[in-house]
Amino acid sequence: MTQTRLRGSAPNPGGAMSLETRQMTKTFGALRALDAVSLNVRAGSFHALLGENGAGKSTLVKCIMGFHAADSGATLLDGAPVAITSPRQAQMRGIGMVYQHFTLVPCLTAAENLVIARPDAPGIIHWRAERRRLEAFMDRMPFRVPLDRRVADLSAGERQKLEILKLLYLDQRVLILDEPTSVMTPAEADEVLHLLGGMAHRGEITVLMISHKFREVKAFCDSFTVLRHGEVTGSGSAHDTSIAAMSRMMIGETELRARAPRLSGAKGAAQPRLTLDSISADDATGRRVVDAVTLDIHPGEIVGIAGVSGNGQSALVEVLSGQRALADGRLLAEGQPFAPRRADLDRYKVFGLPEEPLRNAVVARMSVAENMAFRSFDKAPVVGRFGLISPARMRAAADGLIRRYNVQTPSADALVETLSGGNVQRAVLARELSGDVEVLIVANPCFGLDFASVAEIRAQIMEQRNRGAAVLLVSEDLDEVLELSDRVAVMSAGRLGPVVAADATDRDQIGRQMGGQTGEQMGGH
Ligand SMILES: Nc1ncnc2c1ncn2[C@@H]1O[C@H](COP(=O)(O)OP(=O)(O)OP(=O)(O)O)[C@@H](O)[C@H]1O
Repeated sequence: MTQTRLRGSAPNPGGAMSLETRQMTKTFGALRALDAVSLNVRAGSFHALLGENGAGKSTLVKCIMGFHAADSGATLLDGAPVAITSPRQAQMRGIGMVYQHFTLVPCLTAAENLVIARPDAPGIIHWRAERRRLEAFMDRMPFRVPLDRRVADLSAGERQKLEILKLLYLDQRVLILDEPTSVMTPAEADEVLHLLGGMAHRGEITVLMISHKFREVKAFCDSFTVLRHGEVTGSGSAHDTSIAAMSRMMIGETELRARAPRLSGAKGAAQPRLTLDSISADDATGRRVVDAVTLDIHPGEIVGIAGVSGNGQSALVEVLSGQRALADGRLLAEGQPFAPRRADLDRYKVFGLPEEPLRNAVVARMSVAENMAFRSFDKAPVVGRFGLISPARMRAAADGLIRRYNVQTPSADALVETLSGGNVQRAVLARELSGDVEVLIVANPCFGLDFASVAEIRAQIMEQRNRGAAVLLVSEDLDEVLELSDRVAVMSAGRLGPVVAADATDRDQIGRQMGGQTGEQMGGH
């Protein structure tokens, strides 16, 4: 009871703690994912953990949280070694983590989610008293989330804020955040990071954040550590270290691939390669999530759709990839009726990268080679003369793609689920971009990728456009939409705003529309 009262009264009564790892090593079979990693996060600091895809960042924080048992090495809190063998023990020690996937219960309200997360949640909840405690907690918090709203009805950014609030409500004193801003609008991201930084500097919490965004690291973090191939390659002050120096620590002296130039497109006169003619789609409850969207995409252009996640973009991509039924309207490819099934996808050479590829684009328990063959397993060269699939040829094709797209995997036979998030993404892109592509539909193609891969993937998308493919790019990353697109529109509450030339608009205008303002001021169609 006393504990419950404490929770409702002062934030993190114990205050910030320092977090260290000493010589932490973790192997997965022959792979050394962490090699004697020593990390030092001062109490009350905001520390960034950087590194390319597969560098070992998630493995390190999972060892700290007790998800993985390290082979050797130690974790220290406030200088004292602690043995943490499960996330629950980490929580009891005051270390909480916000994962890339959500851990909230969608059908419960924000308030209910906070209360049930408490390890001392009472069997019978006295809602009036709980409610007062929650209100008092919220009043002290730097950002708010509507307590009575069901999590399912919160925006992705609000859900992420609630995940962070949950840790603060549980009095966690060290917060580990895995790319926390990827689902937030730029304004939300700045707000949350600024406020967490404030709490850290007042000595209330310590923050360790995995990030791929240099802008955030420079603007909000005090210090950083870089991992490369499982080893620490550098650390220091985020203010005093240049982005160039940080990137050298991340990728070595290798030169970054140059950005593919934008060649002049063939849009305009040509017939659209893909037409969305007033298409609508509903969610499982019958709610309209895509509402009369009309759009033409021409050969040689990238049309970018920006928007905060949860505004119908994923449903739109699902319709185009045949994963969701069309409720109304029609699709045309090269002016002909088009049904997004395998025959038409092949006929019109439509390829794509959906969101969350680990869930939507691969079979996690199949090998990299098998996953890479999904689009070609019934065609030459994978199928030989007698119509039989040749595992050797499938493997050879996969080996080629692995090399070309620099997919880090122990071999083509490794199960996809053992690859780091960024490398799953690369494997899917390798499969989808390697053929003859006429229409390319990509959703958040660089989500979770390190910056070298981001440059690479964006260059590949641009190359497809330059070759004459019609590209639909759906992305929550506004900078990405503006960098790549020829024309852009914002999707909000299932509707598509005006489609305008990318060079006739800017980050602020689109950002305002994403935040729910009308598109009138953007002008044009
Ligand atoms: N459960 C596992 N079994 C086998 N290998 C694994 C497992 N988890 C991670 N790995 C491997 O360990 C290495 C480090 O992966 P980790 O997920 O820590 O990288 P990361 O830096 O978090 O990458 P990303 O930015 O892509 O998420 C990778 O080569 C990955 O394939």
